[in-house]
Amino acid sequence: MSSVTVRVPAKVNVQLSVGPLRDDGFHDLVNVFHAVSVFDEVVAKESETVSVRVEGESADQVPVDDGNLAIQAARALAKHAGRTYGVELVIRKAIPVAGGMAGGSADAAGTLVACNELWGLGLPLEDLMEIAADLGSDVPFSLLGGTAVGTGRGEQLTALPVKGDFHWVFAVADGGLSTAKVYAECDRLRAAAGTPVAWPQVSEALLRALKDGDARALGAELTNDLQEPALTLRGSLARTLEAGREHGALGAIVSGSGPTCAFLAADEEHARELAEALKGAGVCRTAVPAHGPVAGASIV
Ligand SMILES: C[C@](O)(CO)[C@H](O)COP(=O)(O)OP(=O)(O)OC[C@H]1O[C@@H](n2ccc(N)nc2=O)[C@H](O)[C@@H]1O
Ligand SMILES: Nc1ncnc2c1ncn2[C@@H]1O[C@H](COP(=O)(O)OP(=O)(O)OP(=O)(O)O)[C@@H](O)[C@H]1O
Repeated sequence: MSSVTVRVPAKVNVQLSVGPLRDDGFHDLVNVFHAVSVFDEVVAKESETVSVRVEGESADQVPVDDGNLAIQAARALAKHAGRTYGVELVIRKAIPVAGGMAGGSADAAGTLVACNELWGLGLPLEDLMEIAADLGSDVPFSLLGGTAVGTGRGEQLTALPVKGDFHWVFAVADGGLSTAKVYAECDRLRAAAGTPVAWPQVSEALLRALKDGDARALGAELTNDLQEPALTLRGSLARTLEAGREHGALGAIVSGSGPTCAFLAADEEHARELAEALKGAGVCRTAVPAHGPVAGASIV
């Protein structure tokens, strides 16, 4: 095997309930992840050393040194295997950078799957999931895909049943938002309000909407505790969300820590129309239709 290509999806959080701040600096969550058909590709080729090259839109905003999550993933996998391996990684980015859609996490998950194959390690998914959790809270879900509820800091996953497909539009913003800063803003707003932080609970109505494939019910149930802090940091997103609602979105929400906004459409045609309307309204850099759920990191 001299080269392996892996395709990895972006995610949207259909419920993101942020619990209290923990001593380790993370928050306990109820995080309902949903993998959508916006994909990065990770190509892993035989090499003596570990390196990465990034291609595609906003590639210049992605580090190519040890700050790249894909490099960290390759090194963590080699360490787990107790060997010194090299790999030349090429990342073809389609997932917005620092967009709240787990782009870096996708590349890390893709690298774990690609190098496991390239190096002939044959590690089971459970081992890759453990390594993934150390790399970042979203990385295990990028491996698993589908729709799943994450607890702890989002890394403890249980797959959820979903009927059929949901159709989405993602409004991509100019520039990103730092995940850590959005969580910090959430803490600041909560401290200023002085209300106690409740222990998060998964929404039963949301689970039912997913299980029934009921887009209208899902649209009404979308919630994200990071939306308010993201809007505080990037006020223009309120206009983006409003434009989607005006054009008939069944639900409009900031994706994860933002600034990408996610809109649930009635069907595929509605998603195409909504994407065109959002582009025309000048409220985003671009708007991308997609569907979910889709599989996690997979060899192509
Ligand atoms: C916003 C989400 O994307 C929703 O899925 C995730 O919670 C963030 O996941 P991620 O980007 O993989 O985040 P990590 O790399 O693990 O952590 C980045 C930073 O986000 C904050 N963070 C993250 C996860 C969590 N449960 N609580 C947190 O407070 C911490 O400040 C942490 O230092
Ligand atoms: N492979 C990678 N792709 C994108 N960004 C990366 C990568 N590796 C490291 N980074 C760094 O991580 C930062 C966050 O990027 P990323 O695209 O993962 O954010 P995000 O999608 O908002 O994450 P999440 O939704 O998991 O919170 C970027 O600004 C970049 O500096």
